[in-house]
Parts: sequence; C-alpha cells; structure tokens
Amino acid sequence: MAHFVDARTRVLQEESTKAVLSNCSDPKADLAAERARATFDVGELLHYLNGGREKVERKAHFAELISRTEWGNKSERYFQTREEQYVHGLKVAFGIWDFMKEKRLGISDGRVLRSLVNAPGGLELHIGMFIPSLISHANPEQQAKWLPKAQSLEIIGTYAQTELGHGTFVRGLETTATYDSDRQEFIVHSPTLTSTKWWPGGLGKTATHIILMARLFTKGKDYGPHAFIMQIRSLEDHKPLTGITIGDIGPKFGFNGVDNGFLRLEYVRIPREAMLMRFAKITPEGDYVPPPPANAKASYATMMYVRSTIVQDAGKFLSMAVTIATRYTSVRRQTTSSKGQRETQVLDYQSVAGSLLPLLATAYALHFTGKVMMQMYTDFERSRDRGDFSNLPELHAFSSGLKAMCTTITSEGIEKSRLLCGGHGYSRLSGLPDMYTSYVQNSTWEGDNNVMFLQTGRYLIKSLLGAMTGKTLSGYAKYLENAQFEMKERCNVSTEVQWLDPAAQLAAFRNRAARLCVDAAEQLKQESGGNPVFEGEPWDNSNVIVIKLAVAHSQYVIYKNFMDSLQGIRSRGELQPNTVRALADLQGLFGLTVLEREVGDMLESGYLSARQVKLLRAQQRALVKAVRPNAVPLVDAFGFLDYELSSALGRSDGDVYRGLLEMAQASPLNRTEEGPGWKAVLEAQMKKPGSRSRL
Ligand SMILES: CCCCCCCCCCCCCCCCCCCCCC(=O)SCCNC(=O)CCNC(=O)[C@H](O)C(C)(C)COP(=O)(O)OP(=O)(O)OC[C@H]1O[C@@H](n2cnc3c(N)ncnc32)[C@H](O)[C@@H]1OP(=O)(O)O
Ligand SMILES: Cc1cc2nc3c(=O)[nH]c(=O)nc-3n(C[C@H](O)[C@H](O)[C@H](O)COP(=O)(O)OP(=O)(O)OC[C@H]3O[C@@H](n4cnc5c(N)ncnc54)[C@H](O)[C@@H]3O)c2cc1C
Repeated sequence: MAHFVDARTRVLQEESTKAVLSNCSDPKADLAAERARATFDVGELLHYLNGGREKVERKAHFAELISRTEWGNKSERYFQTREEQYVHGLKVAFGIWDFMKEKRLGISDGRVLRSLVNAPGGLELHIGMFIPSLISHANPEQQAKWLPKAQSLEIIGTYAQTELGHGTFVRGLETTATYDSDRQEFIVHSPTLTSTKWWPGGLGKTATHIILMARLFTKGKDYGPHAFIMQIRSLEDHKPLTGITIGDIGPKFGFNGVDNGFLRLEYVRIPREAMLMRFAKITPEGDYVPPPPANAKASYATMMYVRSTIVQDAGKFLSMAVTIATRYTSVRRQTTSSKGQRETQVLDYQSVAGSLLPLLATAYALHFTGKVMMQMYTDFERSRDRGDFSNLPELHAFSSGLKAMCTTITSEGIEKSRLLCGGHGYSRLSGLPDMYTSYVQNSTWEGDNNVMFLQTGRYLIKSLLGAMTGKTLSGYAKYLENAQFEMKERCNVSTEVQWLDPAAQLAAFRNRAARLCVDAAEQLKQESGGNPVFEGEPWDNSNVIVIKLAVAHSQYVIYKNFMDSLQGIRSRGELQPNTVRALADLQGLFGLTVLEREVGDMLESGYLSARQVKLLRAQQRALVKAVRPNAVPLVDAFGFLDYELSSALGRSDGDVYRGLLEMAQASPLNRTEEGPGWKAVLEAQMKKPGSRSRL
C-alpha cells in the first residue's frame, strides 16, 4: 500500500537530500568512466579470448534462451534448501541435455551451457568421469554395449573409487573383486567398514551404474585396483539391487546440489565382462593378462583427464571472481580526504589494487596455461590411440603439478576477491561465497594438492638424476640438464626497467626451480643414506622441500606458457599492438608478483641481491599502476554475462546497490511482512505476561 507523505515532511527533507546527493556515488557512471579509460580495443580481446565473435554471440543467445526456462531461472538460486538444490541440479542437467538434443548441439556448446547455468548436480560424474572411463578403459565390445545407453541417459553412472579409509592411496583400496572361474563371475565385496565407498558424486540418490575401482583377486593372487562396470539400482523403481546399500553422505562445505554417496557391497556377483578390458584382461579360466609395461598406469587415465580439465577451468573461475571484485571495487567509494570531495573508489587504494590487479594478471596467466594443458592431453590421447604411451610420464607430472598449483591459486584468489569486496562480499548475493565453497574442493578431489605436488617433484628429481648421468631430457623439465650451471648463475638485472624483460623474469623462475631441485635431490640422498629412495621414511622426511620444488616448477611452467603464448600472438600478428601491450603488462605483473613473493629462496641461494629485490618491488608497483586504467576493460574482455555471474556486485552496468536490494526481495524470510518467526516464536515470548521485567 502506498504510504502518504505530507508536504511539510517533504520540504524538511529536501535540503538534507540535496546535501547527500552532492557527493553520493553514481556507480553506473563510475563504471562507464572506467570503460572510457581503456587503452586497447576490448572487443578484439573479448573475441580472441573466447574463440571469436561468433562464439561470443552464440553464448549470449544461449543465455537469453535458457534464462527464460524454468530450469535456467536463477532467481531462487541463493535461497534453496539442500533438497531443492539437489532436485534443481537434476532438472538443470536434463534441461541442458534436452536443449542440446533439440538444437543438435555438440559437447563444446554443452560446456558453455553448463557453465552459464552453473548448478552442479547429480549428473556431474556421469559426464565428467563415468563416460570418460568407458571411453578410456573399455574395449570396443564394452563400449558398443555401454556408451549408447550412457549417452542417451538410459543409465546414469558415477566413478566409485574413494573409500572411507582410502582416497589418496589408490593401491590401498579394500573393496575386492574375486574371480570365480567356475561361474565366470566376479564377486564384489566390501570386507571392512573402511572399504565402504564414500564421496562419489551422484552415487547417493541418482546413479544407476558405477565404475567400481576394486582390487582384483584371481587364483588367490592380488593384482591391485582395476575398473569394473556394474549396476547398483533397479531401472524400474530406482531401488538398490540385492546386496547393495547406498545413501547420501550428508551436507558438505559446498557443492550441495550434488548427492555424494556411500556404498556397501555384500557378495554381489557380476559377470566377467564387467571388468573393463581395454588394457588389462582376465581370461575365462581366470588367468590375468597385464597391460603392456608402458601403460601400467593406464587404469589411472581417467584421473589424468579430469586433472587436465580442472587445470583448464581454473582460470575461468578465477576470472569470474576477479570480474566481480574489479567491477565492484571500481564503483564502491569509501572515505574522502577532504570535505566536499567525492569519496575514493576503493580500487584506487594501493592495498586494494596491489592485491586485486595481480589476481587479474594471474587469471590471464591461467587462461593460457589451461589451453596448453588441454592441448597436451589431446596430443596424449592421439598417441595413446596409436599404442604410443611414451609421453604419459610427462603428462602425469605436468597435470599433477598444474592441477595442484592452479587450484591453489584459484581457491585463494576467490577468497581474496571476496575479502576485497568488504561486507557485501560476505553476502551470498555477491556470488563469491558460493563460488568459493563449491570451487575449493578442487584442491582435494582428483588427488589432494600436496600429494599431486609430490608426484611432480618425484618426476623432476628423477629427471635431474637422469640428466646427471647423461640422459637427454624433454619438455618442461629440459632446463634441469643445466642444473649444475644454474647453481653458479647470478641475476644480472641492474635497473628497475630491466625487470620488465621477460627473459630476466623467466631466468629467475628457472633458476629458483633448478636450485630447489638440486637441494631436494641432495636432501633425499641424505635421508636415504646414499642412493635416493622414493618411498618410506626418506621420502616422507623430504616432503616439504619436494613440494616446494614442485610449486617452483609449476610457477615456472605457468609463466613460460604466458610468455610463449604472448610471443606467439605477437609473431602471428593476431592482436593489435595496444592490446598486446596491455597483455604484456599483465605478463610482467604476474611474473614479478610471484617472484616478489618468493624472493626469500633467491636471496638465500645468492641468485638475487637485496638491491635487485628492491628494484623488483619498485617495478612490480609500477606495473600495478600501469594496469589500473585497464582494469575494468580487461575483466570485460573475459566476456562473462550477468546471467552467468549471478552477482549483485559484478553487474556489468555497475548498478550494485539496486542489484542487492532487488535480489534480496526473493529471500523466503520476506514472504510475509512479519516474518516466519513472529507467530512461531516471537509473539508468544514478547507478549508473555511478565516479559517486560528485566533480567
Ligand atoms: C550437466 C549436463 C551437461 C552436458 C554437457 C556436456 C558438457 C561436458 C562438460 C564436462 C563436464 C566435466 C565435469 C567435471 C566433473 C568432474 C568431477 C571430478 C570429481 C572428482 C572425483 C574424484 O575425486 S575421483 C577420485 C580421485 N582420486 C584420486 O585422484 C586419488 C589420488 N591418488 C593417485 O592418483 C595415486 O594413488 C597416486 C598418488 C598417483 C600414487 O599412485 P601409486 O601409489 O600407484 O604410484 P606411486 O606414487 O608409487 O608411483 C609409481 C609410478 O607411477 C607413476 N604414476 C602414478 N600415477 C600415474 C598416472 N596417473 N599416470 C602415469 N603415471 C603415474 C608415478 O609417477 C611413478 O612413476 P615412477 O616409478 O617412474 O617414478
Ligand atoms: C566434493 C568431493 C567430491 C568427490 N568426488 C569423488 C568421486 O566422485 N569419486 C571418488 O572416487 N572420490 C571422490 N572424492 C574423493 C577424493 O578424490 C579424495 O577425497 C581425495 O583424493 C583425497 O583423498 P583423502 O580424502 O583420502 O585424503 P587423505 O589422503 O586422507 O589426505 C589427508 C591428508 O594427508 C595428506 N597425505 C595423504 N597421503 C599422503 C602421502 N602419501 N604423502 C604426503 N601426504 C599425504 C594429504 O595431503 C592431506 O593433507 C571426492 C571428494 C570431495 C571432497
């Protein structure tokens, strides 16, 4: 009902309103002014990063269409209960599926749609691991039987590997698959409490089938973990099959639209053909045929695929967080130095810009590394299909370290972005809390980050030891051939501006990694009392330095990818000079920010002098300033749509306060004026006789 305000009240208020308006913020104008400062053509970069104008327009068209569907409507997004989230997540998955079928779209469009709606649900593992496992582990007959059913959603699968007792140590899995040659069947069983499968996404209430990772026993011998396909629920009434107990594992830190589940198996029989037999096989008589030695780790291939996609996506999530924080801190004004002056845009505070703009640069760095990672995985698949597994060790080392590095950077980056948004960053309506709680599991799943770093460190130390005996190295570890030379190297930068040279930055990254590799190998030798031992106590006692080495190597790789990508862009003339210049500033800012954080190692090793560190810091600060005018244009170039970000603070028009007020209206607490607590609790207590007497 309209509220009547009399004339006297209005007149009295008029003066104070005028005073407030004179320096009140105008967020839309602020954002427009930021865009006017661009030193490069935003459209050009937008199209370059997103694969061309046509793809950008296609995404906007999809967003327009799906935002009008029931499953694509995001207005209730932040107010759903867990059950609502779960059911909604399923509707989204099926909605996308049908949309793709109706419009005859391929997987790359599917990725775009999934990213636009951004509502992970019970089908994540079906798409992310069940189907990929069939493709990489099943033989042609098995693929012919299962893939059509999986691809038409006749069955829904997940990947059941982790158990209550073991996640990291895959060889320690306790679920058994014991071959019975009389009936040509496997008996799958959970022999202990700790063998209960725990965590698989979609297992709780959605999946009808699983890829089961279990220890294969035949003729009394244990052959370690292998992959099997089996049905767990009836296709008629969705109830668990005999001998199978399944359920949801309860609420989690985030990602609650997904029904991560538990599973117990009690002497369940599955046919011999349930074992995925592309590489290892079992004969009807129960003889085990191992995979060729070169692909002994072939059963781990799905994990490597997923790690590669995680690396590919890390940059996208960081870019989303940075887009929200950059737009918001450009329109957020706080504190004025003198009366009558407009308050300062918070992005102009050195403390804010100094944290946020390096994150913006990092988001670009991760974008380029994501591309390199996927290219490397695709190359591996091609050679694997020809029977050539020679690049598997490098792919494993590269994807493990980058998975750990990129997810650490992005997890921390989302949280830093949230903090930079002050109080409004704590509101779910900013989009940042949900982004954090549903992203941060990337540091744990698909291999805990420290464990993944250790895999990379192991590979690097072995490479170094090989090089010392004359072995030629290839790929990103090639620099270790010169490790002895690097031990004597000193940085030759003598002016601030020399730090802008990518070669100087790359040399520092490389030198730090090479020296750490030598140190780590030395420590491992000492712990081993001679020849390095890559397991047990000597290895465990060297974990800290090995992880440090893997971090340094991954940082070197990310920087090198950024540098090489930019060189490629330059030499192919793909972007105009102004755009390349803006990217070069980001490359420098990324490089110097990481080096600045790690100077301790380089001072300790003697590679850098205290004076060179001072010069480095000064140049890093100068680059923060250089990037500042392009901050909003550079996040605009990522091309996120408002629909995609679902953030009151990240709105592309800058109208953040209206955004907060409008989005808050959907809160279920606002359904009635008095609120749900009035009748249920407040009224009875507040009107209780004697309630006015004090405590
Ligand atoms: C919506 C509809 C839309 C439709 C549209 C469609 C759009 C499409 C959109 C797409 C949607 C996507 C959705 C995504 C969702 C994804 C969700 C992901 C969820 C994540 C799930 C998980 O979380 S699932 C479980 C993962 N669980 C692990 O990740 C365990 C880690 N644990 C280990 O991985 C091993 O345990 C560990 C440590 C290596 C030790 O393994 P180990 O003990 O056997 O080995 P050792 O350490 O002894 O090493 C012995 C030698 O093996 C070498 N080696 C080791 N591994 C190797 C390997 N992989 N390859 C080669 N070599 C390897 C090593 O380098 C040594 O080599 P060397 O001897 O020469 O030095
Ligand atoms: C949201 C989510 C979804 C998941 N989805 C699935 C799924 O679909 N399917 C599935 O099978 N699994 C799934 N997982 C399980 C996931 O893969 C494991 O949690 C992960 O691999 C880590 O294993 P863990 O939990 O046993 O940790 P642990 O190995 O117990 O780690 C605990 C700590 O010990 C350290 N540590 C462990 N081993 C070593 C070592 N050898 N050297 C040094 N340090 C070590 C780790 O660094 C960590 O700090 C999911 C997990 C999460 C959180």
